[in-house]
Formats: sequence, C-alpha cells, structure tokens
Amino acid sequence: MVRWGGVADDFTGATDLAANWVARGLRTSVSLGVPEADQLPRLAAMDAVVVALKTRTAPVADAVGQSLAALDALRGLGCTRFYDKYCSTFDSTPRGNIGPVGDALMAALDADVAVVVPSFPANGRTVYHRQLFVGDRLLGESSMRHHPLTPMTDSDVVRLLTPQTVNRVVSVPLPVVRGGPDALRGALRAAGGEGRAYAVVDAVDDADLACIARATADHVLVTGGSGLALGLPRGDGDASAAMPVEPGFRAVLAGSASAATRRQLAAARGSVAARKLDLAALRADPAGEVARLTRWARERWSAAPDAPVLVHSVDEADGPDDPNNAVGQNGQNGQNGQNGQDAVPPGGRPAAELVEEALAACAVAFAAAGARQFIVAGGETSGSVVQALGVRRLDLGPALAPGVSWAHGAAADGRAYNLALKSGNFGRQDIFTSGWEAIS
Ligand SMILES: Nc1ncnc2c1ncn2[C@@H]1O[C@H](COP(=O)(O)OP(=O)(O)OP(=O)(O)O)[C@@H](O)[C@H]1O
Ligand SMILES: O=C(O)[C@@H](O)C(=O)CO
Repeated sequence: MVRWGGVADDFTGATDLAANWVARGLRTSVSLGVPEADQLPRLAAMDAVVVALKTRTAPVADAVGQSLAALDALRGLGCTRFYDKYCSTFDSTPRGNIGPVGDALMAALDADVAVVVPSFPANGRTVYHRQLFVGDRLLGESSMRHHPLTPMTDSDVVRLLTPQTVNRVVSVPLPVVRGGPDALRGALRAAGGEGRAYAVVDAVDDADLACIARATADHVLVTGGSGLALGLPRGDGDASAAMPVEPGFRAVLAGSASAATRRQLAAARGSVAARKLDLAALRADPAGEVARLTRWARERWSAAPDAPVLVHSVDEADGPDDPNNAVGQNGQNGQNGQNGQDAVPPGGRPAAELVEEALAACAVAFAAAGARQFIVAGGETSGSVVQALGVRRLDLGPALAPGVSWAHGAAADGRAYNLALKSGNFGRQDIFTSGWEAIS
C-alpha cells in the first residue's frame, strides 16, 4: 500500500493538506515538527503523515535542512510517495524557499521531474497559461501583493520559480492536461528526460487535478498547494475518526493580515468580544500587554463562558487593497496607516515578530486560564501558537471549509486542545462565529 508523506512549509498548510487527504479517505496525522521517537508508533499506523514545518520564510539553509530531516523521518515511517506542500499562492521570495526545498527533495529522492500544482479550485486558485489566479484576479494583482512577509507581485509561476532553483522549469498547458492522463504522462516524461525539471501544470478545475493525480501515480514526489491531493481517487473508508472535544474556554487568535481574515474579522465585529494588539504597547512592555489581554479575556469568560474572545493584529474594517493595510514589507516596519502605529525604532524588532510572540504568549496565558478551543488565523501565527502550547501531533476532526479542519492535539504538559488552524485566505466569512458549531 502507498503511504504518503507530506512536508509542509507552514502549519496551516499542513492541516490543509491533511484535511484533503482525510477527504479522500486517507487516515492522516500531522506531526508538528520532525517527529520524535515517542510519536513514531502512532504515526506509523496512518495512511498519510504530514510534517508541519515553519520554513516558509526561514533562512534557505535552515528550510532545506529541516525539510530533508522531515523526509528522512517520513521514509523511516515507511512512506513511499512524498508531497512537498507550499502555499497555493506560491508565497516565497526570489531566493526561496519553494525552489531550494524542492531541489533538495528532488535530489534526495532522485526524481527527474516534479509537477508544480498550486491550483486549488475550491479555494479559487487556478493556473492557466502558467498564470496563477486568486479568484478572478492574477496573483500579482490580488491582495497577496501586500503580504507582510512574502509580497507576491508576479503571477507567472515559471517566472516565480526559475530564480529559486537550479533545475529547469517548463510549463504544461491546459490542452495537454485535457488530453488525458496518458498525454500528460508523456509530456512529463519528456520534460524529465532532458535533465531534472519542474513542470508547472495548468489546472482550472477538479477534473484537471484528477488527471494530474493519475498521470503522476508513479511519481515519487509531487509539489504544490493541497489541491492535488483532492485529485486522488476516493478510498472506501471513513478517515475522520471521532475527534475528542476538549471542554474549555474559546479564543480566536488572528495574526493574519490577509484579505479573507479581514473579512472574517469584519463579520465577527459586534458579535465577538475583540481586542486589537497595541503594537506600541507591545514594543514597550510585551508581558504587560499580554497580561492586560489575559485579564480582559478572563473577565469576558466569567461573564459568558461559552463565548469566544478574539485577539487580532490588523484592522478589519479596511479594504484588502487599502495601502493603509500594508503592515510593512517583510514585517520590517509598520509605519503605514492605522495598522502600523508602530514605527520601528533603529535596531528595533520587526513588528511581525512582536505580533507572533504576543499571540503565542496569549495562547499560553489563555490556556492557563482554561481556554482549550482555539481558532488561529495565519500560517506563521499558527506555527508560533502551536509551538508555544507544546502540541506535537494533530489528529484531524470535522472539516470547516476546504482546507480548514478542526483537529485535536495533546501537549507535553498533559493539556489537550481543539485547534482549527486557518490559512490566511481560507474559510467562510462567518468562521470566527459559526466555526464552533462543529465542536459544540
Ligand atoms: N499589524 C502587523 N504589523 C506587522 N506584522 C504583522 C501585523 N499583523 C500581523 N503581522 C505579521 O504578519 C504575518 C502574517 O503571516 P501569517 O502566515 O500568520 O498569516 P497569513 O500570511 O495571512 O496566513 P497564511 O500564511 O496561512 O496564508 C505574521 O508574521 C504576523 O506576525
Ligand atoms: O495552500 C495554501 O494556500 C495554504 O495551505 C497555505 O499554505 C497558507 O499559508
């Protein structure tokens, strides 16, 4: 039997891939970080294991080293096929890390060709003529061009990947995909026959993904967003084992500045008690700001124990394309508009780091106050939060939206949590209010 191993460059991406494998009937667990020995027996019983890393914006050598360590662990677990999961909006910089990590995995697995498939039509990501669309906009003209860590200003996947890799990058147009699995298999074989190559494959609907999945059935490595996993044939079994629900207070921690998160914040306004992080206060006295937020959360929970509290880091009311929402390229500054009341002093720490640390500290303090159910928005944010809580494995539960699921995870200190790690641009508008119903 094929056992899949996934290497994901952020934590929301890992649960995104896991949710899609579960939807295809594969029993899937997520290891938060490279699994340690005590986790191996449980993971070895799964049809698929995703190792969640926090390598999207890490230094290139770290990202490569961690990804290879993840690959070794997955091979040790008996995985025979591998999925290099990156963002469906190809979040990266001209240096990486999509290219360098893919290069290292291809070399380690001796793969001649690896497909590049960011498409995830259920979430509006499609690739046509190698251009990546987010809904009806080109990636480079979408709100992703304002991303604080990886602003995406180009849409051509071949052009985005080429400067990041030592391998050739070719594109496979939609008519070849529509020609069926045999035609596509032939095109991929030809691409790999001339030296190691990536093949950026057009895909605009789920049938295209199913064709790519069939044409790559003998590929040891595939790369992409999670959409390609939905192209796999559906197994018979029900892979979503009943997830334990952990009673406790509820919190939303939103460190995502993405357009969908902003819409979700706007939708929660008025019905969920919310506080925005005060960046100036955080810079002056981070522990004091977290203590203030924790006092506030305790007060809210004592008044309404079942109601969630929400801590967020950007203003929800502004439109996604409002330049005031640009929180600072590479998180290095935040001097723009209302979101960035925080001018970074010389030698000061990037606002993005302060935000991640503050939300992680809130998670720990809220957990100490009795919170057990968290919706976390943003991949980097989720990585910080889950690491701070000390959770090392997630078992998937009910789905909330394409690529977003509840999960259950136990921490080393004996506490257990229900966590929904939401990619910045995923999820229904009312997820912060209605997302709890699935675990009520
Ligand atoms: N007001 C702010 N000023 C500066 N940086 C911020 C601010 N708010 C959030 N950030 C930072 O922006 C980054 C957002 O990345 P994150 O991955 O959490 O969200 P996302 O990109 O929307 O989600 P995903 O990666 O799942 O698409 C984090 O590093 C966060 O700390
Ligand atoms: O693929 C996606 O868009 C998401 O899983 C993600 O990686 C966002 O961080």
